[in-house]
Formats: sequence, structure tokens, C-alpha cells
Amino acid sequence: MNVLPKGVRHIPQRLDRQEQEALVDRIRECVARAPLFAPKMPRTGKPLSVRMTNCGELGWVADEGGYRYQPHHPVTGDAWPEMPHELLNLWQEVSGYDAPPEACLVNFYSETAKMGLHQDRDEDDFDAPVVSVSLGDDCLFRVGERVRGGRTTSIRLRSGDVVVLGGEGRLSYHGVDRIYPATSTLLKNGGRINLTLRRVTKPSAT
Ligand SMILES: O=C(O)CCC(=O)C(=O)O
Ligand SMILES: [Fe+2]
Repeated sequence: MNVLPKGVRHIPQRLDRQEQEALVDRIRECVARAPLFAPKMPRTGKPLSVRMTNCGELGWVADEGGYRYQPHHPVTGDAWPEMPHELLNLWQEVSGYDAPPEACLVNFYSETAKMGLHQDRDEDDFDAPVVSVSLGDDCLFRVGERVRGGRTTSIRLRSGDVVVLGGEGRLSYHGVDRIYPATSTLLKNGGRINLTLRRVTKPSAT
């Protein structure tokens, strides 16, 4: 039995096919304005295997300068596209948090991409959860404790699944071990899209 760490909630099939298709359309619009870029690990400059972009007031970027949130695209310098209303609604329904998300990180995984175990901790507000949406091919998602090297559990995430890392699970280590190619017909060219909605600043400080 896969027992998820406390505070980690997996909501299988939270979005139906129509909702998933609508989101893919919104994401394509975002990518048309804010092209995918290749993030790099800060110290080594080594590229991550995902390509990414953002929407919302703030976007997460990674390069030789570090990991950070910024209001503009690292290549074009333009403001990020607006957060689609579908995602604002989803946040309202599943986050249990009053203030809206400020950032939506869009990760594109090719068949061979993965993401190493990490914590999401570049936000000032850990009271708000991180809400993640899976679209396209299945993946093997691993989630564990708040310490590196702790016990981990693996679950398969499918298109339309939502995961909420909140409360005690907010700083859980997590990552993507692999993509299962050709397991979904949602994305014409295959692969997986993951959206993570985050509150970056504390509401009282804005
Ligand atoms: O792709 C996923 O399911 C997780 C993505 C993630 O952990 C992140 O972008 O911080
Ligand atoms: Fe993460």
C-alpha cells in the first residue's frame, strides 16, 4: 500500500477530459507569449531535463544566478502571461487558502525527462500549499519526508490528477522518476505537462 506523507493529497482524475483540453489550450496561449526556456542548475550550470515557462504575476526561474521568482521572462524580458481563470478556480477549490496563487510554473517533460528529489522552498509563504496538475503522459512521482534521505513513496500520476502539498507536507521532498511514454492522447506530440500553482509572498506583506 502506498501511504502518502501527512499533508500530501492525491486527487485522481480531478479534471475531466474537457477541462484538461481547455487547460492545454490556455497553456499553449501562454507558451506563445512566454516561450519555453531551459532552466539551469545554479552552481554547475547543468541544464535540467525539463523545459519551462510561467504564468501569473511571478515566475520561477533557475540559472547561474540562482533559483528565484521574478516578474518577467528571463529571455524576452516581458511580463508573464496572466494566470488562466481555470487555474484560479481550481486553486480556490482545492487549496484551502484565501489569497490567490501568484505563480504557475509550467514544466514540459519529454519522454526522457525527469526531476530530481527537491523541496519547493523559494517562496516566502509556506502556509499556502503547492497545487500541482498533471496533463498528458503518466509519470512516476516520488514523495517523501521533509528531510533529504527520508523514506519515500511512489505513485503514478495520470492526466487530470491533482496533488496538493500542504500543511506538514508543504516541504516534502518530491520528484519525477520517469515518464511513461504514449500513455495519454491529450498532447498531440506526447510528453507530460505539469503545472504548479504557488503563493510566493505572504498576503499580509502585499
Ligand atoms: O512534475 C511534477 O509533478 C512536479 C514538478 C515539481 O516538483 C516542481 O516543478 O517543483
Ligand atoms: Fe517541486
